[in-house]
Amino acid sequence: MLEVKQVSKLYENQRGVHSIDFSMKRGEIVGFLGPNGAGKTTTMRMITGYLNPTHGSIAIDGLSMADHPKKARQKIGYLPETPPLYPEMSVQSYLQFIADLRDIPAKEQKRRIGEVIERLGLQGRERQVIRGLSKGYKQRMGLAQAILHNPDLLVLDEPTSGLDPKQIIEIRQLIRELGENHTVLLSTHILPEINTLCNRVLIINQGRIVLDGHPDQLAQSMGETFEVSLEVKGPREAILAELRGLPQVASVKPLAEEPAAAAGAAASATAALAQQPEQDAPEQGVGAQEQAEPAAWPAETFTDGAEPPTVKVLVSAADRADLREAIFYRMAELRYPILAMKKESLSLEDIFLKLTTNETIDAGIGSGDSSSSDDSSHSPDSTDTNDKGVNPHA
Ligand SMILES: Nc1ncnc2c1ncn2[C@@H]1O[C@H](COP(=O)(O)OP(=O)(O)OP(=O)(O)O)[C@@H](O)[C@H]1O
Repeated sequence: MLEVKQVSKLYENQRGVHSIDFSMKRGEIVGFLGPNGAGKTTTMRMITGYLNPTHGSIAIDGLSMADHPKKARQKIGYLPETPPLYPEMSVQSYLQFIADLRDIPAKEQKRRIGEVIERLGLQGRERQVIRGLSKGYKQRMGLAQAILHNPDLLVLDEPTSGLDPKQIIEIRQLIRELGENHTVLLSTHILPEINTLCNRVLIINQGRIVLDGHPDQLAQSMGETFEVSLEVKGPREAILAELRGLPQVASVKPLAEEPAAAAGAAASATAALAQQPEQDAPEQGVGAQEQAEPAAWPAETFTDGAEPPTVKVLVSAADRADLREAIFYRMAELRYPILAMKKESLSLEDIFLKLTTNETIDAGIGSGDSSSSDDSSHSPDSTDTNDKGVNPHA
């Protein structure tokens, strides 16, 4: 659908982007992330034919932007950061003007404008002057002009920037719907937007693509360990010792101090267990190896009505093993109810900061998982992908 090959842009003395190389398949919604000045707008303006690359080539559906700019641009809809609107025009007359500009045949214009007005929820506002529209509706107009000629590829530069939370939700929903029959390249500063909208993310920093992959795969690939955060009801020390005793557990870190009431409940629980001759109370502070089998610990143990304490911990695995089933079965066996269990991974924000603040990526990507230890495979120009389908250097 889109091929960007070794594209560079030099502005007078300064480099806008350097040897950008990526492609997009039909149907993908790709998030384009980067700090200020990284080169997102420059790249998008070159893809949409508004700026010529200094080096390299861009093709849309096999049509070279340099050789067939008009035909190639017909396949693209572009929403720049500031929508290109004429404030004195009405919604209807502006869309009519864009239809003429885009060479939409006269007999199709009425139907197409009607479809777009409906699609973007602009019904009833056809005669309204654009100046009087809210920012969210102006953004809808920006999207309307971008899709009026039914392009294959939509390029959206910060489409939710400056909108209020309700408008953001509405515009995201529209983008999601547009993604059902368009290929979308979307730049944003809002990281959760990538997770909710995109099936792939490209991160650009200082004019170079530094990461390319699925948002979830990025997090997995860059995670150094497998971690599980856990909330369990039961006696704190016994739970910690049990978790430490599980195979492949590297460490167990308490996440929060228990509140005083809960600590009181823990003492009460221990006392209650001590009064049960047929069951051994769990020993406090004993290492996993010497730990006696803790007693089953039914909720009715808390005869004084006190709530059992909730123990919050972060359990890290050796060898990135998935610990969740082992934790579940052991806690169930001991009848310590698990209130919450979540696999932790690096957030997109963590990854973004790692990559754009020049920290070294020291795990997963391009190192441990790579079949080659040759330094050349780690060069910025490498197109290697690791086993997660993530290309760390693009
Ligand atoms: N017309 C221009 N003339 C000279 N330098 C420019 C021009 N446009 C962009 N640049 C430079 O090119 C680099 C990339 O800028 P670009 O606007 O593409 O980044 P961006 O990722 O879109 O940033 P932002 O998120 O702030 O919009 C920056 O160093 C910028 O200063």
